Amino acid sequence: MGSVKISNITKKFGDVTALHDINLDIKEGEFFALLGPSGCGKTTTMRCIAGFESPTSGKIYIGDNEVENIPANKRNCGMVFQSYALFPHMNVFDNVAYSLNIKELNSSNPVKQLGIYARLLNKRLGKTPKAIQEKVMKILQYVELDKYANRLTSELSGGQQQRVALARALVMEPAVLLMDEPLSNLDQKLRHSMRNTIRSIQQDLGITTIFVTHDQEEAMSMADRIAVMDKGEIVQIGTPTDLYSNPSTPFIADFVGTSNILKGEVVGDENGLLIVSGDGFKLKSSNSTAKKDVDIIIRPEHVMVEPVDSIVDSSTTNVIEGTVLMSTYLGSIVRYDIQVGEYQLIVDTTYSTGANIFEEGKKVKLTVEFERVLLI
Ligand SMILES: Nc1ncnc2c1ncn2[C@@H]1O[C@H](COP(=O)(O)OP(=O)(O)OP(=O)(O)O)[C@@H](O)[C@H]1O
Repeated sequence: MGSVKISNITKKFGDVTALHDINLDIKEGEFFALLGPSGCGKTTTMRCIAGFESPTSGKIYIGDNEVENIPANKRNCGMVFQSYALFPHMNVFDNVAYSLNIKELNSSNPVKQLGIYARLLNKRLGKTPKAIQEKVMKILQYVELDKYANRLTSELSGGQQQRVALARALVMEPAVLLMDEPLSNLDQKLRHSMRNTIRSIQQDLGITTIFVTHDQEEAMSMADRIAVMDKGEIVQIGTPTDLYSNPSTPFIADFVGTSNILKGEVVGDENGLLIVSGDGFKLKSSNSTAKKDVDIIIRPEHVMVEPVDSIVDSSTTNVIEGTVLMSTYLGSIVRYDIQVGEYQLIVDTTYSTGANIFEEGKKVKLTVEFERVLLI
């Protein structure tokens, strides 16, 4: 069973509370991301699951087992780190076979152990058993490195080294795969292709995976569910679309995707819509809230930009006026910075060839549908 349950974990390092009463319920086969800014406690959470740190209080379950008294090497967790932590003097095959050899060593008689020691020291006195050979080659095929089996890991590219690290973790058939910022050392292009590789291997094997990242795009594109952490606490857990469409706090709205966050006050209601007012704007929202002072969240792609003299039906959508500060052509979209009252709104509009781009200094009309105005 590869489910992971974290129940009221607190972890203190002296005066620093790295984790404060964390609860997580990760299902078997799930790809779960821990997302948050530097220092929020992602790695500490991971290290507590792996058994490299002991929580100050609380319990962790892997499957049905409470793991407090189970050492790291018996928790059946595979680990992949940002620094690949490979043995540079060993070839790809031996790096991947290493843990299998260690496991065999621990369960063998003294005579056999000599041969295994030789294998671990990379001296070919003992022959690698067929079962280990097959297993290693199968996993190397899986990560498309079988042709590199005899190559030293120091002679591989970053992406290839990370695939060796992944193969080394997977060859042990762990119940849970723990990955801590595994793509951070790769360049942008490779990072994108490794996201797909990792996700498709995870789907294929159905292995429960916990993935630490500070990169929201990485988490959004790979994970089934994401826990967003801040200052040692979990702020929100949800699917990527949940977090994007219904952020529970301005921090999440800002951290997951791009947001315009405006301060406003609920000043009334009309036909089931709340009216919120702020510096230089008045908006209607179909959201409900019991609060008077609210944060208003508007995603850049939910705003339309129209010429200032265009006729817009304000009974179906919000209309506000602004001035273009900057337009940036990004291929399929144009991103505008638009001054509205004291705020500079970011607006993304889809661009088709030949379309008009509003120039800097131009007055424009912005429209936002009532249901696109989120109140938190
Ligand atoms: N061994 C330690 N001793 C003292 N403080 C620690 C220790 N390990 C972590 N911390 C502190 O605990 C907090 C959480 O650290 P952690 O490494 O879990 O954050 P993180 O979210 O993984 O950050 P990053 O993305 O920068 O790796 C930080 O304030 C950190 O300084």
